Order: sequence, then C-alpha cells, then structure tokens
Amino acid sequence: MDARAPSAAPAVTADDFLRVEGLGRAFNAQRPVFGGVSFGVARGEFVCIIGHSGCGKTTILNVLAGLDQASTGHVFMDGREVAGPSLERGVVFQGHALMPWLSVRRNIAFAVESRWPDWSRAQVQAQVQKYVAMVGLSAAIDKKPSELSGGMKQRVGIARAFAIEPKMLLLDEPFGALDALTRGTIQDELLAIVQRTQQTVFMITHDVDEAILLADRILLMRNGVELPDGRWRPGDIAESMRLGLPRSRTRATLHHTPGYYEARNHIVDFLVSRAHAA
Ligand SMILES: Nc1ncnc2c1ncn2[C@@H]1O[C@H](COP(=O)(O)OP(=O)(O)OP(=O)(O)O)[C@@H](O)[C@H]1O
Repeated sequence: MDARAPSAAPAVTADDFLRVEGLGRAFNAQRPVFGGVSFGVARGEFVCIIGHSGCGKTTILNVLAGLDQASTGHVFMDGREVAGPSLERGVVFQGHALMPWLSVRRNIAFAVESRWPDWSRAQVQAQVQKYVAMVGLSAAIDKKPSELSGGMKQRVGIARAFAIEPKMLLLDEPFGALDALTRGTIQDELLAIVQRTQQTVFMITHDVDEAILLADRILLMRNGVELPDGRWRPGDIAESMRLGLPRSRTRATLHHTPGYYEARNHIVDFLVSRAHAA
C-alpha cells in the first residue's frame, strides 16, 4: 500500500473483472455471518483477504467459486453472474485434494481433459508437462501423491489450478499446512508465476507477511458481533488496503521495502483492536 495514506473503503466499479455486490450469508437468520460485502477485483490483480477465524472468508470464497449460494447479493465475473462451479475458476484449498490413486500427471491431465474435451492426447500431455515444470516437479511427474511431501502435493494442486488457465484463481490458505521453510519457497514461486502470467487471484490467508508479499491489495474483514444494545452486526469488509509495493519484491527484500512496516503494523493493529470490536 501507500501505507501512509489512509485506507480507502472497498468499492466496486463497473469495469472490475470480479464484482461482489451486497453479499450476505446467513446460516442462522438472526445472526448472519456477514452482510453488505461489496468489493471489486481488477483483471490481473492479486487480492488477499485477512480476518479472524469465523468471520466468513471461506464462505465468501465458496460463493465466488460457485460452491455455495449467498443469502443476499450477487457475484459477477467477467460480466456474467456466478451461478455454480465452473472451470473458468481454479480453486486451491489447504488440503491438496488430489486423487490418491492417480499420478501427478494423471491428476492434472484429468482437469485439463475436463477443460478441453476436444484436445488430443499430445495437447493434454504438453499442457500437463508445462505446468508441472512451472512448479518444479518434472522429476516427480509419474509419482503418486503418497510418494510426495506436503509441499510437493500443494505444488501439484497449484499446477492443476493453473493448468486449466482459469480466468480467476481462488486460493483458500493454500500454504496453511506447510512448514515455514517450504511455505516460503512456494510463496516465492507463486509470486514469480503470478508476475509472469498476470493471473487474477483472490486468496485467503492468516499470515500478514504472506499477504503483504503477494497482494496488490488486502481486504481487512471484521467478524460479526453483538452490539452493546443487543443488535447483531454481521461481519463485513472494514477496509481495502492498496499496497503499491514494487512487483519485483521477494521475501528476501520485503523487509527493506519502503512501506512494509507501516502496512504490517496497520494490519496487526486492525486484527488486535478492531476486527472483533463492537
Ligand atoms: N455449512 C454451514 N452451516 C452452518 N454454519 C456454517 C457453515 N459453514 C460455515 N458456517 C459458519 O459460518 C462462519 C464462517 O465460517 P468460515 O469458514 O467462512 O469462516 P473463516 O473466516 O473462513 O474461518 P477460518 O479462518 O477459521 O477458516 C462460522 O461461524 C462457521 O461456523
């Protein structure tokens, strides 16, 4: 962000690639998890959402993926309303969700064949090899998931999501289960891939440094809370922080980047003192 500038309220503009308008989700009608959530994501933008457990991040991502239906509001991607799952959106969850009986090659080929049913075997194989190479796993292409480390499995999940060339990538804490070293390496890889491909990404993370490293913009989400007068205020997006750090940043240079500490302090202050406040 330009960390010294005040954070702007999130806004949707007509030419945003992804438009989320007035989204709400209630599992209990008296206490909606969140409501009135509106934000836009521009084509090629990397947006992270950060907030405490239970505020509704995964629920929002599931609605964007078309895996869950909102109680109120609408989501439009590339001008069309999201009304169900689609191969136009690639989703990566914390658990890699690979098919254990298939090799890396077959796991990814399965997705590629679903996306382009008319492709020849050679076309499918070329696509699979390209994206396996992108995540540095060519040597393991014929291994089964059980023969891979956690970090390698997560890489396969990322390769599979990129291989279908989705219009948008939705990442739900994709590195949450990894040790710090592996996580750092894959963060750098993802950053490099996104810089190359200009992929549009919406990502959930709990890790403040991860968000600052990867995102162009960070949405700060508040939890739903009971107000002193007994009314319920659903969760919402309290702020949209534009980072504006140079895209050439890496984990090694992040701490020396102007604006980094201001951004970090701002997010930590939000999480400590405002994310739960009535
Ligand atoms: N299918 C469901 N039925 C009932 N309640 C649900 C359902 N799915 C989610 N919830 C509730 O909605 C709230 C938000 O859940 P969600 O998983 O979206 O939060 P989150 O911000 O992603 O949390 P975390 O960071 O822990 O993953 C939680 O209180 C959760 O218990």
